[in-house]
Amino acid sequence: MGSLGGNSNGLPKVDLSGLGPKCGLGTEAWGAARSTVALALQNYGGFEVVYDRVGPDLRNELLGQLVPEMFSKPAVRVLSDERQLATHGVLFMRAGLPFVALQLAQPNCMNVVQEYARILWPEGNDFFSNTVKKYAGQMEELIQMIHRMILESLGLENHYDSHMKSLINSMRFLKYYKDSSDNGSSIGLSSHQDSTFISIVCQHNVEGLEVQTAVGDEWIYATPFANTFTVLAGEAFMAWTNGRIHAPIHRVKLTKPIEKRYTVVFSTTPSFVDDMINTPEELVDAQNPLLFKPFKYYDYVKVKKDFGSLKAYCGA
Ligand SMILES: O=C(O)CCC(=O)C(=O)O
Ligand SMILES: [Fe+2]
Repeated sequence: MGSLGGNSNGLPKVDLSGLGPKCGLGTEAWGAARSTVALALQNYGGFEVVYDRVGPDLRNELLGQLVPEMFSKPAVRVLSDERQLATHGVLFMRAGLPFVALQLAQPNCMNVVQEYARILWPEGNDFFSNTVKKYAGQMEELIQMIHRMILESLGLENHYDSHMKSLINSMRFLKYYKDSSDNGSSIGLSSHQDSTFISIVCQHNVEGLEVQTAVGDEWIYATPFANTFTVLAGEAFMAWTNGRIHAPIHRVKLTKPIEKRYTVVFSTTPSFVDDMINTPEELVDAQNPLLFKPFKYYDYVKVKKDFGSLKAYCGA
């Protein structure tokens, strides 16, 4: 447990396996891990986290078995119809990119996951529902710990409860495929910043994720180890922390002659009920003037492509 420090070839790495929302709070190990997390998010906007509470069996069941099976179901297209599943069934496809993604909001609610599963498997699929729920439960603990460490490092632990209540979790399933239509391009997903607060990527054996350094002169390879996940901060957290946290540009490159790559991304985003992002006044002063005017998250997400950056949309 605790900090493993920086890594000249990759993102900083931290082991949070022995810590949890109910264990380790306030200990020396917690403080050391918190410092690594805070520094990594400030300088890189991300880090590799060792979290062996999600063991190899769960990772394999989800990414080696269920996610490939999901994408093989013809009914996967039904999930793209927002009228059917207004809050989560979004299918993203980028013209010319070998990439498909499915979104599931609130994967911690069993009835939501079961309803989602029934679209793909009309008879239901308890293995899918239980596995997704189990993975989401572990990821929720991890992401809550990361949010707590960030708020503590900013001296805002008194905001923790209201902050967490203002968020929901979501899960994204992604499939990349290399075929003759890609014209030899190695880009799987083009350069972007996530809109979210935090995203936790599980690459599961097949590399490809690259994160740009803050000064933008180099790409860092996020190497997929069997027991690590890649944590990335998004624009919502960058705005909320008044720029203390960096939201890194990242992309996916499919350089190996692989046929398919599957990943799962677990994220925190504002709740659908109140999605206003407001920087706490404690983080604004003469030395740190407000960087982003308050904005409604889902309104921004809808027009993000037209603006190109959060700064262009609501920079103060
Ligand atoms: O598939 C990956 O490794 C990263 C996916 C990603 O960046 C995203 O979904 O926003
Ligand atoms: Fe991303």
